[in-house]
Amino acid sequence: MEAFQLLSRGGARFNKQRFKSDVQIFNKAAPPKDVKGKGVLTQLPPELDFFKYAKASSGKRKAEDKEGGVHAEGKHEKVERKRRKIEDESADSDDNHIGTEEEAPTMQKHRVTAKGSDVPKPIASFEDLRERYNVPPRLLSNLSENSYKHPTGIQAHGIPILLEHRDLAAISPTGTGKTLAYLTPIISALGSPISSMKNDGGRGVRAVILAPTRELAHQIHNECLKLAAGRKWRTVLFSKATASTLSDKNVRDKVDIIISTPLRLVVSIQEGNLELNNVQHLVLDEADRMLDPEFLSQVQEVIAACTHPNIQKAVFSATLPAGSEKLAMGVLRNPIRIIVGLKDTPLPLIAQTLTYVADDASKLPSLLTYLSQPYNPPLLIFTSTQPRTTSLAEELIMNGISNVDCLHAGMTKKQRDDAVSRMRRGESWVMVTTEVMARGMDFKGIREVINYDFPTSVQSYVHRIGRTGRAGREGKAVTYFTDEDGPFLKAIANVLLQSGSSVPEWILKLPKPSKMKRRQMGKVKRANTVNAARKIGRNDAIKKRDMIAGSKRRKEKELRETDKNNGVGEGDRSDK
Ligand SMILES: Nc1ncnc2c1ncn2[C@@H]1O[C@H](COP(=O)(O)OP(=O)(O)OP(=O)(O)O)[C@@H](O)[C@H]1O
Repeated sequence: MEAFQLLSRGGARFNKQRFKSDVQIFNKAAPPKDVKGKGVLTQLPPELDFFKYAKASSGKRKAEDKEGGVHAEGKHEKVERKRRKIEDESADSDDNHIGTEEEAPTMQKHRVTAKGSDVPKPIASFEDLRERYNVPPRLLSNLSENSYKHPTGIQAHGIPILLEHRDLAAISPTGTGKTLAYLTPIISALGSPISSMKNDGGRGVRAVILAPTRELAHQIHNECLKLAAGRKWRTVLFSKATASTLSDKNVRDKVDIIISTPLRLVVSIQEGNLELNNVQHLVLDEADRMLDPEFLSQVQEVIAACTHPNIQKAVFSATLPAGSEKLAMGVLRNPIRIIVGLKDTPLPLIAQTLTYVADDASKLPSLLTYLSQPYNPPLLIFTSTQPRTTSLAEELIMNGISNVDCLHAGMTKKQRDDAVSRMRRGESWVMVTTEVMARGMDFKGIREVINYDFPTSVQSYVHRIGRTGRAGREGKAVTYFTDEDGPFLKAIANVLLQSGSSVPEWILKLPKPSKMKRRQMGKVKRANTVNAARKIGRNDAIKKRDMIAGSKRRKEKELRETDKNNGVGEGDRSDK
């Protein structure tokens, strides 16, 4: 079988004329060479290797090296040079950059870069929190009861920073426990529920967490409830219903923590139904998304409403492109920036592949072929639009795939909640969705992500595939690309390379997309239905239905007119 047929899993056509030079590379007698990123964590001690960096970067890769499917020496060095360059950029030459000899080994163990003045030492265990910061025993036991035994990298570094009431920009790969990294210090710092305080703690909500989607806000709220168990904390997931309850000032003065999407909060602030002047902790989760143009003005309005002089602000994300970082740094006061791993780079736990599918019409047959073989449910499939999500889910069901579900922002709240619940209960094996599920959602068991439609940016790619390979588990991510996606392929291929996945040589030879071009990524015009043939059938069916309905209406009209002419009343008609 030809290499390109193999690559496209048999469901694709390939324009051999257009990619003549690439075809030649594949048709050589020797097997195609892969290029791999070099593992840089081989020195990580196993006891600290919570997220199995060392396994992915040394063991697995060494085995592959032995099999001989690896890089040419020159490429290898090039990748390493690129990686070092990115690390240098992360740890730039600012005077505040910490890297003292005393701290360096710990930093290296966790692959963490910290920048800022007087960076607190990381904790080695959650027990350290009791000794160093007098964190309430109840909170520590809640951590332990939920099987959070050892802090992850971002928790080890981030929690002390927040407990010392410093502003923080935290960048850590998907699924590495950022939620706990901000919830633990917030609950600790609040001390006691406001309802149990004699002076009401200054009155009014003291912590606000903003997230871009309702689903994510809901998930954060659930995590918060776990840590808050055993005390009468009032943590509110802000919604239309809760906003209405909180319009009573006596009720909202007794709230400790609000978790919300920005717009909901802004509406209540504007209506005079919510004050944030007592907020001392403000967290932007998925910060780069929160600071992008869609949310920026709402987030700025929330920040402006948080007028407490002693407010602590923190931003968290797995990705923080330069533009968002600049905005974030403008909002934070004397911040510390922590980067775990490499910026915009997934964990090596996720095995990533790029699959050529020629054109949009070839994707469905490719996917069906794939799903006809044994696969590992549950899997998550990303499309670019709501109609395509619905259409693909329908196609999969009609083709006999079991337990297919779909979720997008056009569905009602109840439909969305139900879909998330089915996923959590393990009832959905295949979930088709849009970008709405790309960020933050933590379904522990997701084994595989398929990018049916190409992602719209490197960040979108990193977050989408980050729904798998969470909390130390391994995952798999497959990205379909068509001829139209070709110009953007190199940008995604670089992410694969950076995180240690294989990339065929011919992709690496593609030109790097310009900045202008990158903005067009994933914005390819695609049909609303994923199966054009079905569309024809459906259009015919709709026409037929309309014709039948039309002729029925005409017949009824004729009947009414005859009755009228004959002087028959509506109730007298026997054929009614
Ligand atoms: N210390 C810990 N020990 C064990 N499991 C943990 C620990 N911290 C977090 N987890 C688990 O890791 C998973 C991922 O955590 P979380 O959702 O906070 O990741 P994240 O870094 O915010 O990811 P994303 O960038 O996708 O939002 C969750 O299932 C969580 O319960």
